[in-house]
Amino acid sequence: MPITGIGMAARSGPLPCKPGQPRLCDTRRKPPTGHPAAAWQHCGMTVPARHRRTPATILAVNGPGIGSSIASQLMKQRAVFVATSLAVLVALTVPPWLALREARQQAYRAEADLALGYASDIVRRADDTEKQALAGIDQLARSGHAPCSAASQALMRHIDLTSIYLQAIGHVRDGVLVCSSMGDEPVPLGAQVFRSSTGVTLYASVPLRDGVKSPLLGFQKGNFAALIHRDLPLDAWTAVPGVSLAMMHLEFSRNGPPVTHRGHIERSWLARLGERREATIVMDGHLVALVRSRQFPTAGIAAVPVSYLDRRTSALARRFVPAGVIAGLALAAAICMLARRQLSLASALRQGLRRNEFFLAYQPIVELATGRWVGAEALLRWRRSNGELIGPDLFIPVAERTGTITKLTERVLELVARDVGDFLARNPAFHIAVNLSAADLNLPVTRTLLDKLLADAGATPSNLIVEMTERALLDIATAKPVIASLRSGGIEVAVDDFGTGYSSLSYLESFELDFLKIDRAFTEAIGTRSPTDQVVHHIIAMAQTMKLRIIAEGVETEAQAEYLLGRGVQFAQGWRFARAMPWSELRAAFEQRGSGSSRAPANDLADVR
Ligand SMILES: Nc1nc2c(ncn2[C@@H]2O[C@@H]3COP(=O)(O)O[C@H]4[C@@H](O)[C@H](n5cnc6c(=O)[nH]c(N)nc65)O[C@@H]4COP(=O)(O)O[C@H]3[C@H]2O)c(=O)[nH]1
Repeated sequence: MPITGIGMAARSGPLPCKPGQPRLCDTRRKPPTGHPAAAWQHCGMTVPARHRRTPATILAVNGPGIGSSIASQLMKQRAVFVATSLAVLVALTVPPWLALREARQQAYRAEADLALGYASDIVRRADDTEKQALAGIDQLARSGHAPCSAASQALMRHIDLTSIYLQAIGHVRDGVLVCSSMGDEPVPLGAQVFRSSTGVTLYASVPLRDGVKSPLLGFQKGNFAALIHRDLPLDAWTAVPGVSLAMMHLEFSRNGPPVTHRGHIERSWLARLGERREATIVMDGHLVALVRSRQFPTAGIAAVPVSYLDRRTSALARRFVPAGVIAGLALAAAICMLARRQLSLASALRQGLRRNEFFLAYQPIVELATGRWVGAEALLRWRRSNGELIGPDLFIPVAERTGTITKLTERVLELVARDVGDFLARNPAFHIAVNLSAADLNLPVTRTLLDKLLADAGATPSNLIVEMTERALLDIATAKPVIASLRSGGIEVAVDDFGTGYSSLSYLESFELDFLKIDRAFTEAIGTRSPTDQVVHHIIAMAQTMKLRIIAEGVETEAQAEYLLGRGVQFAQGWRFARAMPWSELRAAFEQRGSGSSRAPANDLADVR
C-alpha cells in the first residue's frame, strides 16, 4: 500500500509530565493514553539524551512569529547575549560569595568549638566541686558523731585534707559555721543567697575576716557546710585573652548574677541561649557558648569577643575567596566559550547556506509485508568548507534556536525538487518525506515552496509526507490549521519520533494525523525484555486506536522487523533495509529492484552520514 501525503518534522519543547498518567510499562493495565516519554521515567529509565528537550528549544518552538527575518535573528542573538551576560555575572559573583560564606561558617564553627570547650570545662569543674562538697557533707552527716566532737572534727580535717577542691567543711548552726576543719573559731556564713529546690543553700561570699572581701563560696545542706574557692570552676587556661567565663545556677542566675564569673557577662544571656544542653549564639559583641550540667542545675558560659571570629573569618577568606574568584572566572570563561560556540555555529550555519554546503541523503521507507521501497525520508547533511561533515542532530537545534531553520527548510525543499526531478511523476506511488520545524508552520512561504516542489517535480500531493515531531504540535493554535490545510490539499502528515517528547496521546487526538513514526529508541528495545520493550507494544496499540498508520524507525534486525510486522506495523525504516544515501544511488537501486523486491541486505548501500 503506498503512503500518500506530505510530512514535516519539527523540534519543539516539553510539556510537563502529567501526574497520574498510567504507567506504560505496567502490562496489567489497559493500553495507556499517557505519553511514552513519561513511560521512560515511570519505568525507571532515563529518557535518552538525544530525546531530552531543553527549555531553549521550547522557546524556539513556541516563540511568537519565529521567522527568518534579520530582525528576528538579531533578537535571538541579543537574547543569547543577555542570557550569557547574566550567566557570567552569576558565575563571577556566586562562587566568591559562596567562598566567603564558607569562610564565615568555618570560622564560626572553629570559634564556637573553642567557646564550647571552655564552657564544658567550667561545667566539669563545677560538677566535680559540687560533687565533692556534697559527698563530704554526706559523709559527715552519716558519721553520727556529735556536732563539734573531737571525732567529728577529726573527720572534718580528714575530708578537707583528702579533697582537692574543698577549702573547709564544718557544722552549721543558725547560719554560722560553729566548728570546722579549720578549728573551733565560729565563721558566720554571711547573707544566704539562694536556696535551691534540691535543699542546697548557697552563700555567695563567706566572710573569713571582718571587712575582707572573701573569695569563698559556701554550700550548706542540712547542718553541714563546705567552703570552696570561688575561682575553682573557672580555673581554666584560655588560649585567647579577653574571654569571659561564668558558672551559672539555672534557677538562681536566671534573675540573679552568675554564681561566679570572670570578665563581662550579661544576665540575659542565659535566657537567650535557650533550653538546649549546648548552644552558641553571637550577641552583644561576643560569640557566647553555653553548656549545661547533666547532674546539677548549673551551666558553664564562655564568651569570646566577636573580633576573634572576624579575624579568623578574614584569615580563611584570604584562602577561600581567591579560589572562589578563580572558579568564578573559569565558569564565566566556560559560559562565554559555550555562547561563542553557539553564536559562531549560528553564523557558520548562515555562511553554510550562502556557500551551498548543505545536501540531502535519502533513506528508503519499506513496506514490511513485501519489502517494497514505498518512499524515502529526506535527511539533511552539512559538509563544511573544511570537509567536516556535521549531522542534523547537532545543527538543527542551533538552527531552530537562532531562527536559521526556516532558511534551511527552504533549502531542503529546493534540494528535494532538484534531486527528484521527474522521478515522482514517473513513480506516482512513491513518496518523499520531509522534515519541517515548528517555526516553518507559521510561514506561508513553506506552503508555497511545497506547492512549487510538487509543480516542479510534476508530482501530486500524495507524493509528499510532512513529518513533524510531537513537540511541534505543542502550539495547537499554530499547528492545527496548518495540518488541516495540508491534509485538505491531499498532503499527509506524520508525527515523528513519537514517544520522545512529552505530549500525550490525548493531546495528539486534537489533530487529524495520518502516520505515527515510532522512534528508534523504542525499536532498539524490542526483544530486550526491558520496560521499554513494553512501551513499543503500547505505542502500537495507541496508534491503532487512533487509526494511524505506523512507520517504525531504526529497524536494524530481522527480529525487530518480524516483531513489528507481527503486531500490524505497516512500514519501517532502518539499516536492516537500507541506510541513508545520495538520491542518485537510491534511484538506481530502486530502478534495479523494479520497485518491488524483498528485503535487501543491510549493508548493500553505504550510509551517507
Ligand atoms: N542507529 C540507527 N540510525 C538510523 C537507522 N535508520 C535511520 N537512522 C537515523 O535515524 C534518523 C531518522 O531521522 P529522524 O527520526 O527524522 O531524525 C532526524 C530529523 O528529526 C532531523 N532532521 C534531519 N534532516 C532534517 C531536516 O531537513 N529538517 C529538520 N527540521 N530536521 C531534520 O535530524 C534527525 C537526525 O537525523 P539523522 O542524523 O540523519 O538520523 C536519521 C537516520 O540516519 C538505524 O537503523 N539505526
